[in-house]
Amino acid sequence: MKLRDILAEIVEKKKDIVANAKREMPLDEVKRSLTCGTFAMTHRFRERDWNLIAECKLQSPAKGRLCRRYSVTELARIYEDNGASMLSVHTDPHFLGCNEDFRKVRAEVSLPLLRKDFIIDAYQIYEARMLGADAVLLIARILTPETLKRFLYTAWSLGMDALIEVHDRRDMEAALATPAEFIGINNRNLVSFTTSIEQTMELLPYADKSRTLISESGVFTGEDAKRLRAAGCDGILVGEGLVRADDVAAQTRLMANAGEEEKGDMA
Ligand SMILES: O=P(O)(O)OC[C@@H](O)[C@@H](O)c1c[nH]c2ccccc12
Repeated sequence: MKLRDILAEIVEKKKDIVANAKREMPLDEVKRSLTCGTFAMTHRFRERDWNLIAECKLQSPAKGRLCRRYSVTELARIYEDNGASMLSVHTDPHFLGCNEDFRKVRAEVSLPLLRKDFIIDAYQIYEARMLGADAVLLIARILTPETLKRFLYTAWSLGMDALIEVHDRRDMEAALATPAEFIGINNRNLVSFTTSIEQTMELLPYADKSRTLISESGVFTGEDAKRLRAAGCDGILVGEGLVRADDVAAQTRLMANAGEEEKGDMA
């Protein structure tokens, strides 16, 4: 299969997954089970001026299995113990994610959790809250501008934050047309699946600096993290760069503290 078909295939399969989920547990039932969130992501980002969102990612569609050493809950524990601000947990099967793992991570750590999935239906936002998510990812590329805004309000109505993911200027304009607080610049081209942090550098001038800006994907070294921080990002979302490190704990500390020494020296 061509890489460029992966995104289309994932979204296609997602429609079936959502239809099944609705059959198993209709939306009204999901709604009745919910408690409201507390905007934990917003609170966390107010406490710190640099934030690592560490991703529990076992597999990627482009590269296959990334991590055999740890389970998602083991990764979550290492991330929490080593300074991550919050966690991103995949629930899509292409990344070996599932709802059950999300619940397990929820039970394991007290950090805010982002549900990482391809959200195409409001049902998935309610479901995210039912699983204990504090935030959802909304990918601008797969939603119309109107739907993007509507889903953002749905997340907010449940006390959850939303990270709006953009990859190019058109996506950025759609994100900026909403009142979203969190905008994530995905360095991964979702069609070719290649990554370059230059994507963040190129798009940052078009972003609104009063929003919280996060660089996502393809961050591998402490130097990458420092560069992104110096360029004006408020945080990074890292999966592969953590799970494939020889020492995941040390790599988490490095990314979570990127550039701290320099700041200390200047003071
Ligand atoms: O493993 P990486 O390159 O550090 O990337 C993490 C995260 O950004 C990536 O998993 C991601 C970002 N947005 C997505 C949308 C769908 C699937 C995956 C993603």
